[in-house]
Amino acid sequence: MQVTDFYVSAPGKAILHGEHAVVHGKVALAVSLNLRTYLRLKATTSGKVCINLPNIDTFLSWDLSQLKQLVTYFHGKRDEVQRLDAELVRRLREFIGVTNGNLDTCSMATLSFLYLYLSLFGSGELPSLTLTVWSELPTGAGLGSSAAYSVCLAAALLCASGAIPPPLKEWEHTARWCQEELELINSWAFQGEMIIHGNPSGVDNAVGTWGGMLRFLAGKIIPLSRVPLLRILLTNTKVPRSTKVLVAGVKDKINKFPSIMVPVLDSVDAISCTCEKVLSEMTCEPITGEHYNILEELIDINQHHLNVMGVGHPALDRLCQVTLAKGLHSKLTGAGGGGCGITLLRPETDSLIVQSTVQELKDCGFDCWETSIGGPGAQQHSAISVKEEILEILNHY
Ligand SMILES: Nc1ncnc2c1ncn2[C@@H]1O[C@H](COP(=O)(O)OP(=O)(O)O)[C@@H](O)[C@H]1O
Ligand SMILES: C[C@@](O)(CCOP(=O)(O)O)CC(=O)O
Ligand SMILES: [Mg+2]
Repeated sequence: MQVTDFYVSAPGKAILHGEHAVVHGKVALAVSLNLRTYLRLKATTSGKVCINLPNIDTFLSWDLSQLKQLVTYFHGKRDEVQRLDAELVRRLREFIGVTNGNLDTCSMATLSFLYLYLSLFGSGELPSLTLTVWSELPTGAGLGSSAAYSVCLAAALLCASGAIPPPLKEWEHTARWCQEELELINSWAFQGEMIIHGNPSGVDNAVGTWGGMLRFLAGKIIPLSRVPLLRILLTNTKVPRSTKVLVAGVKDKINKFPSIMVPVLDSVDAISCTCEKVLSEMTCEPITGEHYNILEELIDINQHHLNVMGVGHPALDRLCQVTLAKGLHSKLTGAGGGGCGITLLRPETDSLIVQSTVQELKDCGFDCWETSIGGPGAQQHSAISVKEEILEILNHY
């Protein structure tokens, strides 16, 4: 074991445009949030592997001898990320007692942890460790909690296995990995996402790894360094949904009505590209009301397209109606079907309007807050740089 006790974190994300279409090879624009998932990894001598996931009320431990039996056949290499190892997934499902195809919250999180742990350590000695994860993100609400979880797991386990070094120097509070190491973290996080989502595009784990705003197309990640400061309101309708189920539903619809659905995906692609162009214009010429008018229209059109794809929800319609009555434009973000939506605030939007909108949305039973975007990607922390209330939770176990 290369490191004995350390902390990592990764941000959640909001997709501005391109959710679902990105799974089918179209452009998405996504941005990191200031809400993060934190992980503490501690080497132990208990002869056990323990995971504590208080957000989802999951606390499990296994003897190393049990886990060793799962890797007798395994010859993978940790610095070569292959496709998901179907045989390992099958054994793990059997091991944790999942018989049907559908995984619940706890099984998905457990399966992705065990998959990464055994893939990264399976060819050598299995280490005894305790891993605790706590997130500021709502789970299963469209803000990429699954990706932030997978990025934290990948970063921590790759460090623990010695595949990448811990970047933090003694005198630093936070530190990030170099580009090549981030690529390795991202590719292992994608494996975790594959277990949770079934068929992820990779945009969420890319934002969780690199942070900032980025353009994502068929696995190609382009960071957008010149973007205007956007004010965004985030609303969580609190309607539970599963990304895996929603992504599968869109795929079925495309298969059933290809000539109807493919143009919708192409239109979403054009929306992402137009949005990117407008955002870039806003950084090199004076920002005008017309820039915002276009951004608002793109939000409205995309929200209609997402409804056509079948990933809307009455609670999301409500969000759009309430904000539109205040002159503000909203769309769902992430997989939809409930979960979260984003509302664009114009620079001149009066704070009283924002306050009354937030209040009305809260009166609908939603959570609503103005968020800052563009937080850093995956990073290692010294204990002192982790917020006190989060440190307390991580160190409690
Ligand atoms: N803090 C966490 N602790 C444990 N598991 C988590 C955590 N956050 C997310 N997950 C895993 O990710 C799943 C949610 O993923 P998903 O349906 O893609 O929604 P999201 O939009 O939040 O990414 C959960 O069911 C759980 O398995
Ligand atoms: C719907 C999708 O575009 C985003 C899903 O995001 P989330 O899991 O709902 O945060 C799926 C994907 O890109 O893999
Ligand atoms: Mg997800």
